[in-house]
Amino acid sequence: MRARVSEERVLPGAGVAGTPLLRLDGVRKQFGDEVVLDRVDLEVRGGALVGVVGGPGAGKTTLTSIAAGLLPPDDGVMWLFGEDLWDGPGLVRSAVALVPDDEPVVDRRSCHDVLVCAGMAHGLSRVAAERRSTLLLSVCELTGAADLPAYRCTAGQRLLLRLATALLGERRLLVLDDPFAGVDAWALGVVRAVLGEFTASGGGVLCAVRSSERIAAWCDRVVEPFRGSGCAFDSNTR
Ligand SMILES: Nc1ncnc2c1ncn2[C@@H]1O[C@H](COP(=O)(O)OP(=O)(O)OP(=O)(O)O)[C@@H](O)[C@H]1O
Repeated sequence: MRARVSEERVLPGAGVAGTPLLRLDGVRKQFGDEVVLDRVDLEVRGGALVGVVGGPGAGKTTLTSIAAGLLPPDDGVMWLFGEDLWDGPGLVRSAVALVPDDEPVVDRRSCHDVLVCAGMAHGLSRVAAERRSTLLLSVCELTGAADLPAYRCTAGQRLLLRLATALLGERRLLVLDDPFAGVDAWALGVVRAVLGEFTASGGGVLCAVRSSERIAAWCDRVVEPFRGSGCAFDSNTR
């Protein structure tokens, strides 16, 4: 039976629903002459799943990289858990994780070993990493694939492994970048269940997709911030 995402210390102190977790105020990002993000306002509160929709090249990876604290905006302010991320100590960064988009995997390690090594890289002891990995494999319904080499996983299993890796740390905000290419209905259902439990525990989710078709029903709000019209303060009314 699948473990619950809120079990044990997977989501310690995930937060209180309605608490602002992420807020972008007038964020701008430019590469050379290309303005990718222009005055983007966006908010994700605890308990909310916000979808961001943009076509190929619209700026989803740029936006999610900024939201995950991995790329500084050129202008505007990024608030993470109430802190101006790029004008403060930045310690809050560890409470947000990016689930990147899919890419070819050549890793011959098993799913279990990928997770354990990532856990140890996060500073967990071997024993703690083993324990956490076993729990997360169950949460993400990958227990049956624990010994499967990562390169032999389906797109859906790879996404679930990336999600499990993101949950190794003590997260309050998950940011997903265009994660659903090639993902089967079963894996999509598991992702939905895991994210649902994460938000029910007070965590927040920002999910960027090319089309809202697959996730519209899950989201508290779906926004398109890439055409200058983007104002995305979520009402958190679910
Ligand atoms: N580091 C960079 N240097 C120069 N240009 C960049 C850089 N990162 C992104 N871009 C450009 O910014 C634009 C938006 O790219 P981005 O990857 O954010 O879009 P995307 O919506 O994620 O695209 P896709 O759906 O194809 O993955 C593209 O024109 C891209 O070439």
